[in-house]
Amino acid sequence: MTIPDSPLPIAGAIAFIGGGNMARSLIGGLVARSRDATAIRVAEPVVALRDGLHRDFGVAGFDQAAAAAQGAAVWLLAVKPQVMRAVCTELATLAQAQRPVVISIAAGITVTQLERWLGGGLAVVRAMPNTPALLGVGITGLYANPRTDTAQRDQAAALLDAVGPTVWIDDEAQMDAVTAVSGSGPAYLFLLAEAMQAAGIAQGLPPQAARALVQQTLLGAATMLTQLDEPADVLRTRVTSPGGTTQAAVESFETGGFRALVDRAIAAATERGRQLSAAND
Ligand SMILES: NC(=O)C1=CN([C@@H]2O[C@H](COP(=O)(O)OP(=O)(O)OC[C@H]3O[C@@H](n4cnc5c(N)ncnc54)[C@H](O)[C@@H]3O)[C@@H](O)[C@H]2O)C=CC1
Ligand SMILES: O=C(O)[C@@H]1CCC=N1
Repeated sequence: MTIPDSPLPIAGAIAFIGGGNMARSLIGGLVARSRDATAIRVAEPVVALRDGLHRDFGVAGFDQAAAAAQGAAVWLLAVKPQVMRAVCTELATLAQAQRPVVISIAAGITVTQLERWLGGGLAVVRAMPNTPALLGVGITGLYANPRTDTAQRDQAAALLDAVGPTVWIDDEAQMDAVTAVSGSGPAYLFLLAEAMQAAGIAQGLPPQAARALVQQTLLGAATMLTQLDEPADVLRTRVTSPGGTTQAAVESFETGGFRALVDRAIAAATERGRQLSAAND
């Protein structure tokens, strides 16, 4: 897809702490949009990942979190929830001296925990993006602590807006549901793609044909969902001829408990977010 050139959406450097999968998607999306990697710094202890980010996107890599964070106006914490406390504690002295806007993308970890671990008195934004950010088609839920002023909220939103739309959430408890729906959501579609491909092959299709058919079908359906002003059930009905092939498949899904299964899966993901907060406090 074509993403318009524009400057990075904030003034000053952005320090990514953690250069794994999600950081790569965000950095890739930001650099593709702005064509400006000079303001992006990344702390990542794994050399291959750090070198890969430098090679692919031109961003500066550091092996220590504090080295990347030094002087950066915005810190984007992209480490696993299980190491977030240790990373914040390590950065607390610098955070108190520098007072950056802190954005965390970690599942479950609350703004109160982050602010406490960083020494208190900071603007902290909890963001939940997803990996399609790499192609500029992500979506991010955002929640800010009360210390975050309007300019800082705008700064955080502008940064994430660069890789897809953003949605402010008023009640932080709902961020676990955002995580379960859109943060983890791409994986559900990839699982569906895997299952559809395997089923197509089981029905005799060559693997390459099954792959192409599934890929374009998911793209086409997602494009209809986003570009036509019609709800999913109406679009589904239009595919479903009475007594036809789609009806046969949809009835199999319904009698197999598809909706209840999706409900249970998203409830499990939401609950896991809460557990990650409690377990890593
Ligand atoms: N992968 C996804 O689709 C999404 C992930 N997230 C959140 O993003 C965070 C990162 O997830 P992933 O990128 O999937 O994990 P990941 O494991 O790929 O990346 C985390 C990176 O942090 C690095 N790291 C560990 N300790 C560090 C330290 N002290 N300083 C700097 N870097 C350090 C690790 O080497 C690793 O490369 C998690 O908190 C996750 O909940 C949020 C939205 C979507
Ligand atoms: O699986 C996880 O915990 C992270 C958060 C959302 C997507 N990946």
